[in-house]
Amino acid sequence: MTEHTTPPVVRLRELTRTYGPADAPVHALDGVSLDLAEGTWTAVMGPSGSGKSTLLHCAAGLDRPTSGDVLIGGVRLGDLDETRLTRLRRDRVGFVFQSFNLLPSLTAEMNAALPLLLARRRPRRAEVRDALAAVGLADRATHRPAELSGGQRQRVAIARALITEPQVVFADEPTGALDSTSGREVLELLRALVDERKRAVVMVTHDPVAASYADRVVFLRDGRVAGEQGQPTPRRIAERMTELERR
Ligand SMILES: Nc1ncnc2c1ncn2[C@@H]1O[C@H](COP(=O)(O)OP(=O)(O)OP(=O)(O)O)[C@@H](O)[C@H]1O
Repeated sequence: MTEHTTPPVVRLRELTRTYGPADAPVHALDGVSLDLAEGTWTAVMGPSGSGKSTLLHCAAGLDRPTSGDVLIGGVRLGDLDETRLTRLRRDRVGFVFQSFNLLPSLTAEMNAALPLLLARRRPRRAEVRDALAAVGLADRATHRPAELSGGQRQRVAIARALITEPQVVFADEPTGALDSTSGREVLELLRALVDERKRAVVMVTHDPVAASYADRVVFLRDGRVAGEQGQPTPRRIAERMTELERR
């Protein structure tokens, strides 16, 4: 019997990212290889300065690695000029940030539609309303961010990340600014996105409870992969983090 495996949505091959002068380099990433498949959620954890943000930024095409390859949907980002890279990010990648990054003067539906406007696509009203309904905010379409709770703002940000139907969503501490109830709602939304819509999610977090919603946790230390856990639990994650921080 032939086994059908879909190619990974994101492939990282021997990524390095070095900052600073040649005589005093900082190796933020030092040879990271990872495959991220559709319908899977990967949490990235590690001590402060271990390279998590650098990894996320390189994987999402927001920063260029010093060496190594990033492939998204089989396309090698290093082969793209800035215009093509911007287009690929716009069409295939969604972003969710700790600080929501909504535009305060725009309503929830305008914020959610923004990636389509930037792509010079006229958003259909039904498409935007569906995106807001999918995050439980159908009745908040005309509210501005100041009129929404933190959890609701983050859900608008998730609707915005999904409006272009990206293959992969990169989330940087998506629950970092939320109370635990709103945080749980956001995590449950991301879980549904992975299970029901088969998106790939990559999430940087410091929170073992948030990471336990993922299918696996990849640990970084000093810019290298320092192991991973499948079917993670908050307790096992916290134990591993304590080990990594102790050394
Ligand atoms: N623009 C930069 N210039 C110089 N050094 C940098 C730059 N960005 C990151 N670094 C260094 O690279 C290393 C990795 O940083 P990174 O922000 O990826 O870590 P992190 O794991 O996300 O940390 P934290 O958990 O504290 O956010 C750190 O030593 C950091 O000081």
